[in-house]
Amino acid sequence: MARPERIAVLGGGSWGTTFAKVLADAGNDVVLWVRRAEVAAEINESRYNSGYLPGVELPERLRATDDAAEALQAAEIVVLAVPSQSLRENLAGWQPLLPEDATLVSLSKGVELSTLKRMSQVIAEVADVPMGRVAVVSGPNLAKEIAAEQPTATVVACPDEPRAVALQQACSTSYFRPYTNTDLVGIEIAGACKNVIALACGMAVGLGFGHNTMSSLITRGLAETTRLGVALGADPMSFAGLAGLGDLVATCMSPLSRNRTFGERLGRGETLAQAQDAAHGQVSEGVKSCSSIRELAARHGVEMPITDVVYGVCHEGLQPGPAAAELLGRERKPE
Ligand SMILES: NC(=O)C1=CN([C@@H]2O[C@H](COP(=O)(O)OP(=O)(O)OC[C@H]3O[C@@H](n4cnc5c(N)ncnc54)[C@H](O)[C@@H]3O)[C@@H](O)[C@H]2O)C=CC1
Ligand SMILES: O=C(CO)COP(=O)(O)O
Repeated sequence: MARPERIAVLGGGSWGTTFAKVLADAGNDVVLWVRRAEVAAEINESRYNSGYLPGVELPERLRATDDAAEALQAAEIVVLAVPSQSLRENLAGWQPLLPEDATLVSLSKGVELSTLKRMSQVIAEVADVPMGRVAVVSGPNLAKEIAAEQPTATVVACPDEPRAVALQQACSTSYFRPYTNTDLVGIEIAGACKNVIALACGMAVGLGFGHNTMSSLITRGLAETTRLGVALGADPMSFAGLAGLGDLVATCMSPLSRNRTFGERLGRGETLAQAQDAAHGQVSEGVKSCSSIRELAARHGVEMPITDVVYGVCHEGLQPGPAAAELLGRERKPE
């Protein structure tokens, strides 16, 4: 393998901790920043992050700290693993500590509410770096399965291809296979939109519907996601890949998905507040991103009927049953 990289992962939730494990298993020196000192101590002393990844032993090469300056010291790659809606605020605090020329990597799947920006745009703006220094990792990557070292593939996207290749090298393991791509727009729009479609699939499960319904939502969800991506300048082929169809299928079909689980609770008749309580602080990005994605679509004249009804259920009191009827009652059209 190539020379080990010094890597900071900022955010010790389920995906941040899991991706830090992948990077350490790939032979790098990884420092994971977590918000709470007791979580850092647990990781360093017992090798577990029991709050997010119970039962998963973390590698020796992974160290944790609650001191961002310590995590960022001499980092060649900086991985951002906090929820989308807090990324701007977190990154603004870390900005003075960012090492020059480090690749800044987003793991977050969402669109910012206040600006309708993708995470790479937020990062380039707040860190004041060219887009060529920003990368995104996205694919069918349910954290718990990867933490258990079940095989999966992913996409490492960066407009600067050599940087994408370096990051691909840094996160390749026997169970994690990254492919490079240069289409940041497509990879990020796919990742943000699949959470909204997973909410819809969860609602369908909660309503007692089966695989035909799920498959219809996945396929038409991919169609509306691709329409939005293409309107924003994405390569349509990205949506047929791992970060598009791949992640959509994994998230919509798996009971491990927080978005699908959240939707299922709504489908069973729980309120937004009840579903939020049951999530125990874990993020279901689609609940907020359905608003920003819907607005982005309206701004670009793109029709996103599934996103519209998910927004209706999450934020306007529409019930899942009538939401399904609304989708089925739309004007008939060619595929
Ligand atoms: N969990 C998964 O399987 C995957 C998650 N993602 C994405 O990765 C991102 C992070 O997700 P997870 O790690 O799963 O979330 P999580 O809910 O498990 O953890 C979020 C982490 O961010 C921290 N955090 C929460 N609010 C914060 C705030 N306001 N400021 C600073 N830190 C805050 C929490 O302490 C926690 O460490 C999300 O955008 C998610 O969509 C992407 C791929 C897989
Ligand atoms: O992005 C994910 C899988 O690729 C995780 O999905 P959830 O956030 O719905 O758990």
